Amino acid sequence: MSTIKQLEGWAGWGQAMALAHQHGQSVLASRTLRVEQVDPLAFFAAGADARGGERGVFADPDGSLILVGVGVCDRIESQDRSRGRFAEVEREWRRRLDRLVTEGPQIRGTGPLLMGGFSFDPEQSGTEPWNAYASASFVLPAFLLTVRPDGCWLTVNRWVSPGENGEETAREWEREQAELLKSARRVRHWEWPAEWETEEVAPLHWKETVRRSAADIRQNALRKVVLARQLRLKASRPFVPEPTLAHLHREQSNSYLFAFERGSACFMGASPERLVKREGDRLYSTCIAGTIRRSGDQEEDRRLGAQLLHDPKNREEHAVVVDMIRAAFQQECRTIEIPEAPSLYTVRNMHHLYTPVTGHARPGSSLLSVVGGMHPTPAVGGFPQADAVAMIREREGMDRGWYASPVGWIDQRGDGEFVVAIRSGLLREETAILFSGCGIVGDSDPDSEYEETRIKFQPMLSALKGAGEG
Ligand SMILES: C=C(O[C@@H]1C=C(C(=O)O)C=C[C@H]1O)C(=O)O
Ligand SMILES: [Mg+2]
Repeated sequence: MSTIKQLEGWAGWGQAMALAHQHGQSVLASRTLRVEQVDPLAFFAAGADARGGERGVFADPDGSLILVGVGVCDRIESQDRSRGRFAEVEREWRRRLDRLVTEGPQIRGTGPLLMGGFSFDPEQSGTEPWNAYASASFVLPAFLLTVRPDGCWLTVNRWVSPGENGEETAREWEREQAELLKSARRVRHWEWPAEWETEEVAPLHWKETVRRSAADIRQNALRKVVLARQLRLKASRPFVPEPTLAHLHREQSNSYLFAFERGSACFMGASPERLVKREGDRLYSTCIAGTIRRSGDQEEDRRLGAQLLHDPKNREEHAVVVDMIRAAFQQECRTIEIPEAPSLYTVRNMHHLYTPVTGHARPGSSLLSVVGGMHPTPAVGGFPQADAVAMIREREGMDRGWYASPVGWIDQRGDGEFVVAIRSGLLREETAILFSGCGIVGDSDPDSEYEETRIKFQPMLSALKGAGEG
């Protein structure tokens, strides 16, 4: 099949249709236009009216980029139970891009791009309650809203087949686009679930598992393992993604915001942890591991931060992550930069230890292969990786699904960003399941680790409550 890359610069749907006809095959048409300021979460809400079911949200902590995808132009899914899933997504994406025609400005975060993610453990994925979340699942949205400090863009993606009645489809598409933008200006009110029952899943058993795993680490069975637990909420009314997301976005300002809807389920969260970002040949990662609570008292809060910076147990949790990410970057990069000691990364409910890692990618390295090579880092898995994953599988007694997995976006140039999906939960009608974990090392104390996971549930819990709003 011939590629039609040379046809970039196409103008208008009519011409895309002529091309499809001329080549006797469908072409992927992508058109980006600048639009007036639109509130991204209102656009997400508007998307439910016409094209709910597979919406996606990804926002940077610093407000430099917000992506909201609505509707499905195409999807790439894999049930592969190995590392092959990263390459499979990449291959399928390239295959589609071979048939791409674009119109509009070339601005980062606009144009045809995939939004989605992977499950934590491909050998476990797909069991209840994660049936709607494949081992790899990406959507090329029908409509993509891009909000940046310098403006707002709408990208419309669609496959155009030869012999289609061009004018008619084009008119329909324009109408749908206009309705979506109009509906995003409507003011909406949400019914929050007033109350719910909380089931804390097997806390005593979890603490016992932490104790046993720390003992194994002291015996040198491995260096670190991250153990997670769940909180299950059951309400009398459905949980609503829209206000929960808005709350997270407002309150968790130092975190990435993400949401991936699959049918009546929506997996979302606010994570401080970038896995890897690619921009041209630059790669960026962050090591975030090591945690302490915050205090309302400024002096005390500063003291806690300083205590964390010098705490040997937390420094060990952190060092394992830095060692692994440094090694991964040495594989992928010509040059790397990494500070000698961690600094503090402070989010609303806790302080973390933080080390940024940057580098220049070697030719031939790709964002998805880097993601595949790094996941799971010792921030969410452990070290050595295979031993830690086996221990998690054996001892955690749950399917993590997409919790702690790589989620994000990738564009036609191979630029994009993936974050680690922690501080997250799966909302499905009247049920919400929240996840939180922590790094276990030799001198981990079960009660303090338990308390640490309790704090890590707070961002999602208060967002679900909509604390502070009606
Ligand atoms: C696993 C999670 O967080 C990870 C564990 C941390 C820790 O144990 O100190 C800190 C940040 C993340 O690396 C989570 O929030 O669920
Ligand atoms: Mg910890």
